[in-house]
Formats: sequence, structure tokens, C-alpha cells
Amino acid sequence: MPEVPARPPAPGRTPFGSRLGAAMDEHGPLCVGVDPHPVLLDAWGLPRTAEGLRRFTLTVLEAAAGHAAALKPQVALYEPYGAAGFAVLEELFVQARSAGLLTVADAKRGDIGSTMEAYAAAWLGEESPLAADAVTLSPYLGFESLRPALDLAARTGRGTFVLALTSNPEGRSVQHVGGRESVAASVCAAAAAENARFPGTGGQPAARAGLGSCGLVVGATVGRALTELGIDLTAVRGPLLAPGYGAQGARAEELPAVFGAAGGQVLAASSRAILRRGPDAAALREAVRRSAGELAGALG
Ligand SMILES: O=c1ccn([C@@H]2O[C@H](COP(=O)(O)O)[C@@H](O)[C@H]2O)c(=O)[nH]1
Repeated sequence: MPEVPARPPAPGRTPFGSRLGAAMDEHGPLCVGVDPHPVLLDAWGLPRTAEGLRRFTLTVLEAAAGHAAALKPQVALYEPYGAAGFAVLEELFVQARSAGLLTVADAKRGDIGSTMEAYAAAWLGEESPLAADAVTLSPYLGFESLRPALDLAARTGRGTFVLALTSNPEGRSVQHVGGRESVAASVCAAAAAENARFPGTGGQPAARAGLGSCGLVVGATVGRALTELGIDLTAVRGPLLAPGYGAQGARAEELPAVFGAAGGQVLAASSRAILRRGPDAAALREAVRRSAGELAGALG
């Protein structure tokens, strides 16, 4: 890793890792995915329009408030609505903050550094109406190509989740390449180095209180991959966003075996398994509570 001077968060702003750790301690390790698939809008009796998208989004937000640590809107499902879709995302970010929910924009951005600056400004910049608490990033143009986002997140007290071991089976064909020196292991090592640069994260135990702001995406479906690839996620000292719980088949009771000693760092994401319970607000809230309870039981 090249030497890059550490930049502390802006004065007065608590770093994302600390804010997420506190939210997980208070509400448990559930991140509710906001994935307004067209078929879900149909099932909810909502039109496939920006207004349908808005009603879906705000209903999920209300059901999650007080019962989950974070919301993760899937940006791809807002983009087909153009400017109106982005306006709904902007509203979500404002309302979530008022409701005490952290936000992770699942945008999976990654590009050459100069373009990355623009993506960083859009999703993490103080001036941007689309600024979330954290954004997902793709490291496949090289981890260091993400530098503008990593540095801007650190300056603004926001966070990043870098794809390491994704929940889809196809991910193995790239991420597992190299065996004990795998692509995934190099992403994990780079995230660990990133978190070690900031005082208050390096050298502490991998408890929620000591979480850094550079997180990873590690699917709940990866089975024994961490052991097979020799990856120790406690060394990353960052939060682990774990999609795959729920609709993709991973169960809460399997998570301790998947994540081992890093279980306390896991923020499990679930979208369709919860969203299928709508549009009834009480049923949706009950689905959120049930998932939150299962995960708290499994991961603490
Ligand atoms: O490895 C990854 C990275 C991101 N995702 C996203 O999470 C949700 C999962 O939705 P479910 O309905 O709970 O399956 C979705 O937005 C994916 O794009 C992922 O699944 N795996």
C-alpha cells in the first residue's frame, strides 16, 4: 500500500464506523434493503411510477425505524425513473436521518481515479443531495482507484463498503482466484490497512466500538470461503455488510460459522424476504422485527 497521509473526519463529526457500531449496539445487526423491484410494486398494488416508488420507499423506512440499524437502497432500482427516481432517493436520505436510520447507498461505484472523484462527491460529499452515510464500491479497477472515495468518506465522517466476497455464486470466478493469495484476500488486506491509518481504530479489538469506516461486502452465502482462502476478517476491523441472508438462502443460525470471530462486525442485509411481507405496515414491521431478533440471537 502506498503511503497516503491520513485525514481525520471533519471536526465534530463522529466517524461512520463508530456511528454504525452504536446503531448496531442499539438496534441489532440488521440492514433493511430497499429494493423496489417492479414485481414488488405490483404485489403492493403500487403503480410502476415515481409516486409508486416513493410510497414503497417511505413505507419501508417507517417499518424499519427503531428496529434496524440501517437502510440500504438499491440504487439500480431507482435509476430507471431518472430524475424522479433520484428525487425519491434524496428524500429517503433526509427522512432516514430524522428517523435515526443510517443509510448505505448500494451503488457499487468504481472507476479510474479522476472519475471516482465525481462518484465520491455524489455519494459522500457534504454538498450532494445524494450523500448517504456510506456507499458500496467495486475495487476491480484496483483498490487504490477508490482513493478519492476513501479519503472523502474519512473527511466527511462517512463510510464505504468495498466488494470483497460477494453473495452471488459467479463472484468466485474472480474473487477466489489465487487461492491463499486470492483477489478477495488482497481487498481485505487493503481495507485493514485503510482502517489502521485512523487513530481510534487500529490496534483495538474488533468490537463494534472500535469499527473503522472502511467496510467490506462479504456475502452471508459464502460458506467456508473465508477459511479456505485463509482470510481473517477480524484483522480488517471494519464493518462487514452481509447480503444473502433471507431471499438468497442464508439463514441467521449459519452466520456464526461463516464469519467466526468476526461475527460482531456483521451487518446483515435483507431485502426481498422482508419486502414480500408488505404492503401491510404491521406485517412489514413484524418481518423487520423477526429478522432483527433472529440476527441478534445469532450474532449478538
Ligand atoms: O454481494 C452482494 C452485494 C450486493 N447485493 C445486493 O443486496 C441486495 C440483496 O437483496 P435480497 O433481496 O435480500 O437478495 C440486492 O440489492 C443486491 O444487489 C447482493 O445481493 N450481494
